[in-house]
Amino acid sequence: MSTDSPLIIALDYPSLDAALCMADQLDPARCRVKVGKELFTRSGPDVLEALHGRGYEVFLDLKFHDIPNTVAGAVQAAAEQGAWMVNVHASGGRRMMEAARERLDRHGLATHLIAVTVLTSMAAGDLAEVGVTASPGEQVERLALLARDSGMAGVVCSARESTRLRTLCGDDFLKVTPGIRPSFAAAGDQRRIMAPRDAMAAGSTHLVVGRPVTQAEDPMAALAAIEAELAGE
Ligand SMILES: O=C(O)c1cc(=O)[nH]c(=O)n1[C@@H]1O[C@H](COP(=O)(O)O)[C@@H](O)[C@H]1O
Repeated sequence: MSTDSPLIIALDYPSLDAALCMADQLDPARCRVKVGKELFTRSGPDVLEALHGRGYEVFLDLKFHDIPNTVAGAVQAAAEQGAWMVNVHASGGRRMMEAARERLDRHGLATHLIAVTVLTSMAAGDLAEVGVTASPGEQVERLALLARDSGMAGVVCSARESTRLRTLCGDDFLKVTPGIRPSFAAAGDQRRIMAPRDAMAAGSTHLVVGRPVTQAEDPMAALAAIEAELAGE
């Protein structure tokens, strides 16, 4: 099933059962879902099959970062398992991203291939500690332009950078933004956050939301509350 909702719910769970329990409370007509490192490491590809069977489009968020040949193979494997979207780290460099792009094209695989710029949990001090003296905004711009030139369909970034990236890379370049916090939710470990409606106004094309929905007492009510915020209600 395909949806025109920008919402991607992060199924950050330690077991297949827990993830499917949440998926069964949500609706594939109203959101997509994201499978990340913890869940995939525990469940393997079974989780993709189970979610596809329930009608969900799945963003496989494994943030590949390795030598070009290894990443190309991993991206191909994700696409062949039917992932709607898959990501790599832009800091893996041009040749790594181009190898992944070329592999999908060669096999006629239509999965959206995007690149992570600067994680939304990182602020300027965190970047400085790993030797990046640019501000988060500058580093995101640099990596987004590199990602675009290397054939990526878009990037993962904070919504705070979406407006600038829309100007630099255009409307069609996907801006998938985690660190989304509706009015009712706590920031937690996220640093560069934004509310759903503000994020869309800023130019985000997709909003990744985890705990504000998955830790809610009534996840579907939380999803509906986010939809209402998006509609300006
Ligand atoms: O690639 C991601 O999805 C991602 C990138 C990033 O920079 N920041 C980030 O939070 N994420 C993911 O987005 C989700 C955010 O979850 P919540 O903070 O619970 O809403 C988690 O699954 C993170 O792994």
